[in-house]
Amino acid sequence: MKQFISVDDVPSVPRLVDIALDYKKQPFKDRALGENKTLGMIFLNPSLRTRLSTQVAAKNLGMEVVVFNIDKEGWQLEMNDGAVMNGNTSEHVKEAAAVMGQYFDIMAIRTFPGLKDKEADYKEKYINQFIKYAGVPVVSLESATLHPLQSLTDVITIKEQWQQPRRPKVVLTWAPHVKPLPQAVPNSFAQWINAWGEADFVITHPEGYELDHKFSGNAQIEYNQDKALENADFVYVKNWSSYKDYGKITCTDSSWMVTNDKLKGTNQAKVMHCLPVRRNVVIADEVLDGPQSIVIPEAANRVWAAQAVLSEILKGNI
Ligand SMILES: CCC[C@H](NC(=O)CCC(=O)O)C(=O)O
Ligand SMILES: NC(=O)OP(=O)(O)O
Repeated sequence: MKQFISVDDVPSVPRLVDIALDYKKQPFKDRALGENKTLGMIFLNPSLRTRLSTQVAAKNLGMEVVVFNIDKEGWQLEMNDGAVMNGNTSEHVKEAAAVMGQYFDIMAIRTFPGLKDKEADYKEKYINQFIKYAGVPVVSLESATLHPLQSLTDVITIKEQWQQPRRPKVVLTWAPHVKPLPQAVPNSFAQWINAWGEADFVITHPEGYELDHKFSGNAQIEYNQDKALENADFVYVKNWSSYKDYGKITCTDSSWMVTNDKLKGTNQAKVMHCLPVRRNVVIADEVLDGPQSIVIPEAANRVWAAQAVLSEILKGNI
């Protein structure tokens, strides 16, 4: 694997899911694999789960880990090739990425979108500049448009939780938020559920919140949330800002918040969220504290997802 930024970098989703579930059963079976190898984790934005779970995963494989909050501890980066650097950027990504590629065997990076320039964000300029200049494999810790470690985790969680012979109904539902958030998590969830192909997939959101079709693919789109949630087996809750009216909040209807009443029409659906979650804005306390929420086991699976990806990169399998 030269990079892990999208489901397109993975030859087989079911195989990667099985590798992760094997690590969940035997976390230390490959602890010599990463001996004398170093993972560099570069953050341009905050993180709890991605930061900590990926460090644990690397440790399980015997890797050393270096974490660098480049937005606070590094030089202001210039991302544009050919720029005349006479402003407030001190270091070009050409040097920063190449130098870090000399220190690390694998680089992992988080680069949220600016949510101002749709074209620049959806060209994935930032992470692609690091891929271009690092000279080592690059793993996304959430980029402008995708969050593959989270989405692999979500497929792992649905697969391990679903014990029935029929295909589960999986519903991705928009929920309100107080500030504009990226489309990365829903884009990525949709991309991976479509690629996995083992669920009946519905996306529900207010009009104007349609995701880029290259990610939503053949999901059924339903603007009536109650209708979408009928007979759902898994409800994946996430806010995102409008893609159409880029980066904007065009719906403030708090009735989209997920409550026990909203879940009444489901098959006692398991409720998922990538976290962090705004309680009583996105999902009500009664749901998060109730028996249908699996957000903690979902977060626990982040370790096994990261471990599967890192081991496949170390083995040169992807
Ligand atoms: C894993 C999710 C990361 C990020 N979430 C947020 O930025 C939430 C921030 C907040 O609620 O203040 C997002 O929605 O992409
Ligand atoms: N779900 C997730 O990626 O969490 P963090 O932003 O805390 O890493």
